[in-house]
Order: sequence, then structure tokens, then C-alpha cells
Amino acid sequence: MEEDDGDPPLAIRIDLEEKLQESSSRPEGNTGEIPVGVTVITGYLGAGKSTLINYILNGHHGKRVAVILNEFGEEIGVERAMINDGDDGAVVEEWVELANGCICCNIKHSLVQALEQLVQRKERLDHILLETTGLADPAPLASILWLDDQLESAVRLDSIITVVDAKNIQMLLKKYWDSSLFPEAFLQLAFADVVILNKVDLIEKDCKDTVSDVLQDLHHEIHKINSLATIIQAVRCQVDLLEIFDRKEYGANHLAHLEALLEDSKTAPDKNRHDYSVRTLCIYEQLSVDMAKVRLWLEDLLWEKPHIDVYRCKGVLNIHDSDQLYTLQAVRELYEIVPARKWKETERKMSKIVFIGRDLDETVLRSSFHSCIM
Ligand SMILES: Nc1nc2c(ncn2[C@@H]2O[C@H](COP(=O)(O)OP(=O)(O)OP(=O)(O)O)[C@@H](O)[C@H]2O)c(=O)[nH]1
Repeated sequence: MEEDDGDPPLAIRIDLEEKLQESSSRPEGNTGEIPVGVTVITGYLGAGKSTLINYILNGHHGKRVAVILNEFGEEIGVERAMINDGDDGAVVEEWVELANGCICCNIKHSLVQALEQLVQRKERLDHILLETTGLADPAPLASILWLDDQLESAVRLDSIITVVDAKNIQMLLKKYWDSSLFPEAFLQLAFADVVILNKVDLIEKDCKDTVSDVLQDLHHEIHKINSLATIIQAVRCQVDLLEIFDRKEYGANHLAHLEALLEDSKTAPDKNRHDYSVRTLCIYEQLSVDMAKVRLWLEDLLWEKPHIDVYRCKGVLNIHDSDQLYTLQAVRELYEIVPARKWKETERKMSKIVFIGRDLDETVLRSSFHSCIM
């Protein structure tokens, strides 16, 4: 671990709410134990990120939860004040001071350091929430957490949750489709595993359409950008916490997600959309493909970016001469292809890849993937 570079502090809060009774049922120490799940919480200004964190910290979920706040400049004091100590006597155990800065560059080592410190207390910790403020692109975080060697198996990226202001997002979506404004809000949607469509109470107050019509449209619009995201509607981020913890969205062989992937895509390509917009696109191939060719194809796509900018992709692969169903995941330049399970006899073998990104050209993606056929 590197030394702290003396930058202004980043706060970490340890919340021990009603948790200590559980310690006997958990393994002691952090040697070779189950990695601690990290949920990245992102979202546009004022969407409700702090509200969500407060709700989780005060919830009766029986988990020991730590929160890492990525703050910028003066806001740190405000944010600290906004996090409650918990209605029923939750304890703020300590603050750990860490370097501040842009998470995609100089904060990386501080974040790794913070996570390592937290994990050293693993016998008292079940989950970590990482709130990002003003962060346009969650991808660098995902790469640190997902496949960073330094963290090894101590923590695992569990999911990226994007909190959305249901009222504002209507305006942002419209402006974006019209003129590509507010791209950061779209990156956050593009990388989300879960979208909390918050402040639905405000839709009721402001719109002439029925609330359910407006909400249905919003679901539709969000799924056009990211068909893989689970959308949860909420007022004051009061969501079922079972939907938040232990989603294992980045677990290569998480079968619940695998089966969902094998189902038909939720979103058909929208021919009327401009290609430059952030959207979801899905390709299929029935014939088996060659693993080496797939890797080369993917590396060219993710690393060389041939006029196509893939943010996120998930898929299943029908690899030649293998009875194993392989899963594929990528976040920006990082990718992973691993065997998940055997194909079932009743299943029709196929490859299916869902892309989320910008300038996705269906013809190019289809034909280039086709060249991976044996
Ligand atoms: N009406 C309404 N207000 C909400 C809801 N959720 C949060 N708020 C309010 O919206 C404001 C912003 O919420 P925060 O949780 O601070 O949002 P944030 O995303 O953390 O904000 P920043 O850190 O500034 O980006 C606060 O005044 C909340 O009380 C909701 O569902 N409905």
C-alpha cells in the first residue's frame, strides 16, 4: 500500500447499527474469506443519493454497512452533516481521512487504501456503499473494483446503482435526444445495474398525463438506453433493501442474470434514434464461435474503438467444441469471458451479446462478430 499523499480528506463512515449480534455467525478475520460487496451509488445532482444512503443506514437489514464518500472540495462538511447517525442508535465508529480528488485519477490509490482498511475489519463488515458526487462516468470505479489486482479478492463490485430524479429526467432525456446535452446523466444510466426512479411523488403533482402513463414512458426511455438495468420506482428512495444488497451483478456465473440474458431482449432497436445516442443493442448468432477469435474481436472493439464506443456489455457465448455456456462481461476496456455452466439439452445453443454504448452500429457489430464463427 502506498503512503497517503497528503491531499484533503475523504470521509469514510462505519455504521454498526444493530449488527454486533451477528458476528458469531461470520468467519473471523479477513484471510481468504468471502469478498465484501461494494455498491457504487451514482446519480445526477440532487437526485437522492444521500437520501438512499440514509435510508440504507437506518434500515433493519441486519448488515454492517460502511459508507465511503467521494467528495469534492467544500462539500465534504455538508455531506457529513447529511448522513444521519441512525434513529435507533447507530454508531459512527470513526472517520478515516483519505486523499481527495477526481476518482478516475489521483484518488485511485486512496480508494484502494480505504477499501483495504475497511476490509481489514471484515469480521464486522457486510457491505460497502460508495457514493460518488458529481462523477460523470462510473466506469473507472468499476474497473478499480471489478478487476483490480491490488484488491485481489478482498472486495467485489456488487452493483452500480444510479438514482434518478423522475421529474428532472424527463427534461434531461428530451434535451439529450434533441441535442446530446447532459451526456453525464446518460453515462450514469448506461452503467447502471439498478436505476432507482426516485421522486415519483413529484410526477403526480406536475403532470397532466396519468402518473402511470408518465412512469411507463420513463421506463421505456431508460430501457432504450440500458435494457439490462432493473428499474425500481421510489419516493425518498424507500426501496426494498433485498433489491439493493448482494445483487452480484459482476459475478461471472450468477445464474439468475444468465437466465435473464438468455431470454429475449427487452428492447428492440429503435430505427428512429440517432446512432450517436447512448443506447442498447443486442446481437445474436446461432453458429458456434471460436474463443480466440472472439477475444481478438472484443479487444479490437473495446480497445481500438472503431467508431463504436462500448460502455458496457454482457452476453453468453456458444463456443465451438465446448459443452459449456460461457459468459462475457465488459466494462469499458476491461472484459472477462468465463465458463458458467453446461448448456442444457433443452436449450438452443447460441451467442447473444447486449451492448450499451454510443455510436453502436448494428451492421458492423453483427458482421464483425460473424467473422468469429468456426
Ligand atoms: N419530493 C421528494 N423529494 C425528495 C425525494 N428524495 C429526495 N428528496 C429531496 O431531494 C433533495 C436532494 O436529495 P439528496 O438525497 O440530497 O440528493 P443527492 O443526490 O444526494 O444530492 P447531491 O449530493 O447534491 O447530488 C433533498 O431535499 C431531499 O429531501 C423524493 O422522493 N421526493
